[in-house]
Amino acid sequence: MTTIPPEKLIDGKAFAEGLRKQIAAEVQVLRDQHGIQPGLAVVMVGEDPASDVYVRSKCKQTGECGMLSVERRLPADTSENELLLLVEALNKDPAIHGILVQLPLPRHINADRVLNTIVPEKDVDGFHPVNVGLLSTGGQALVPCTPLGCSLLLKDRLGDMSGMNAVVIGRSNIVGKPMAQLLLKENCTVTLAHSRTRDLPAVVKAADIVVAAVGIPEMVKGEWIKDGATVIDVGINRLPGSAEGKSRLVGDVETAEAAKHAAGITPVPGGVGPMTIACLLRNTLTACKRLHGLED
Ligand SMILES: NC(=O)C1=CN([C@@H]2O[C@H](COP(=O)(O)OP(=O)(O)OC[C@H]3O[C@@H](n4cnc5c(N)ncnc54)[C@H](OP(=O)(O)O)[C@@H]3O)[C@@H](O)[C@H]2O)C=CC1
Ligand SMILES: Nc1nc(=O)c2c([nH]1)NC[C@@H]1CN(c3ccc(C(=O)N[C@@H](CCC(=O)O)C(=O)O)cc3)C=[N+]21
Repeated sequence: MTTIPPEKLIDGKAFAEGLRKQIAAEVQVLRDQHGIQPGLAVVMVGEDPASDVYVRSKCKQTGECGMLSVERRLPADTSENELLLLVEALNKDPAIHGILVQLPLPRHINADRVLNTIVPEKDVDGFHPVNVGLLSTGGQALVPCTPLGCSLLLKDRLGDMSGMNAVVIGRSNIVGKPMAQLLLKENCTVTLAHSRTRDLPAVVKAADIVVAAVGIPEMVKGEWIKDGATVIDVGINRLPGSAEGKSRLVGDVETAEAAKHAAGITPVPGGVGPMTIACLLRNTLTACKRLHGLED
């Protein structure tokens, strides 16, 4: 664990626990009043130890919230066509309201084709072009879980974000771009930085809100952070550990140094990661309600 003074800690783990309790209560109501149980299917192709941890904790938490959890593990040599057939079957399955295909997929499979085959109504990752479009035009989208989790933490900490300068580092479809959309929705002035950005330290120094989603361990230096800024560290980087071989997780931000300047900062682990899973459950509940024509 890194050293963040308690008043500066943005505790994603605790926030996610609260969120899961709310979700479990709503799931109970759905069951009691409508006889409906939300169902989430997680599809994983091939073996990947890092994904494995994540998939297992998703399935466990889905069950704990009272939802149906279906795990489909396919061998690494599964053809694209077989995977597409599975997705189509899940699209039609009335017990399933959310479908998540774990990324990355093996190289012989076209990930876009697979993601675009999931019906938008069950796309709890929010990666389908219809949901991407709805998010950017202000419609009723399913929002990608990681940016949604970051946005909930920011709103809880900062309240009204109107007029704040927000910098998102990283422009991936799964984190950076949707994060920028959500901050724009909150009336921030948004800068989307990436590997071609000139003078990143100066860009970060101007920011009231910094969201780092790069995938390079501790690349955002503490001294880049403006005094009083709020820092959300999305990075999950597994470093080879000590002699015993235990690996260590670090984010994209130099946490302890950044905490000297920031007013609030998320740790890794225990920050954005748990929020991602809680938001996946929330999206599954949302998808279930919408598919049954119930209010959100
Ligand atoms: N906590 C969670 O729940 C999740 C965590 N993650 C973690 O978040 C991190 C980012 O993930 P993801 O978005 O998928 O990553 P990608 O690899 O898809 O994207 C990384 C982005 O960082 C940019 N980048 C790379 N090098 C630099 C640099 N030197 N300066 C500025 N920008 C740079 C890239 O720019 P360019 O586009 O120009 O190449 C790219 O836009 C990873 O550590 C990942 O493990 C991801 C998903 C969920
Ligand atoms: N279709 C798809 N959707 C995703 O959302 C998706 C994906 N594929 N592929 C992989 C990335 C990564 N990701 C994480 C989620 C939670 C934690 C998490 O809970 N992390 C814990 C630590 C877990 C540990 O100890 O390894 C924490 O930060 O505290 C991490 C990473 C979702 N992703």
